[in-house]
Amino acid sequence: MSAQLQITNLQKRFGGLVAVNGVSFTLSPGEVVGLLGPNGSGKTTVMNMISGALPCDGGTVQVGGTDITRMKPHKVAKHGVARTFQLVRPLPTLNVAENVLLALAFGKKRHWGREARELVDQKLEFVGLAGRGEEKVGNLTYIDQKRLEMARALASEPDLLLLDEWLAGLNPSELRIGIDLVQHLQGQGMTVLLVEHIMEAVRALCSRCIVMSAGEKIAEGASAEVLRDPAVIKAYLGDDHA
Ligand SMILES: Nc1ncnc2c1ncn2[C@@H]1O[C@H](COP(=O)(O)OP(=O)(O)OP(=O)(O)O)[C@@H](O)[C@H]1O
Repeated sequence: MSAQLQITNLQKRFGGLVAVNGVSFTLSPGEVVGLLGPNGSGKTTVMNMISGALPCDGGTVQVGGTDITRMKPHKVAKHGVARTFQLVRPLPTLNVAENVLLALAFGKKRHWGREARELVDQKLEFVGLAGRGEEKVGNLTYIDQKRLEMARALASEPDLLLLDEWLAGLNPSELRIGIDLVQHLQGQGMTVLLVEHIMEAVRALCSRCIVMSAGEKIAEGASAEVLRDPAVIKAYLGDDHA
């Protein structure tokens, strides 16, 4: 079976700064993999290049065997890639259901009328917002905004989900709910690339991790091993802790 995601030798420069330097990795279908690294190591830039939000300066991105390297975000979405953002960004003038409905339009298939509304209800139910479609997004609590962000990502019926610090800012009980939701997706066979700083979540969700530092991949492997790798500890905490 071909890889769900294969990135090869990705490069990105911002002026004189090399933000991503020759990063390569592969995700098999159904894997939940952590993309870790200290602040500014290039994780979001990698996510942005996969989703088409930023053009690559070099390298390739393949999804399910198709080269999507130079595609715009709406085309990338049609190839089954969805993402959540570090800062949740629902459209404030639309209600909860309308926000999800809009996201449906970016998916692989077109859905209309009743079918579309049923799909919206399905996604809202999955994330724990059943019956809340008519609410204003401005009235949602933080965890509910996160749920909506997830419902919007799932509305395009992706095969690959990019979660960029989706769990950040949740309190311990909300974090448990968030982890359960991702595990539920995992149970359905979703492939997930998870940028995350919360190690409890990484340990609970990721069988495998990739670690970046200063734009380069410095470690990759089983989560438990990677998280005790001295090079990884040094990248996060500095020389004294390695
Ligand atoms: N649009 C941009 N223009 C200029 N520099 C940028 C831009 N986006 C990111 N950078 C720089 O590229 C480097 C990598 O940033 P990136 O956001 O990818 O890191 P990150 O690992 O996701 O960090 P964090 O964990 O803080 O989100 C940083 O030095 C950042 O300041």
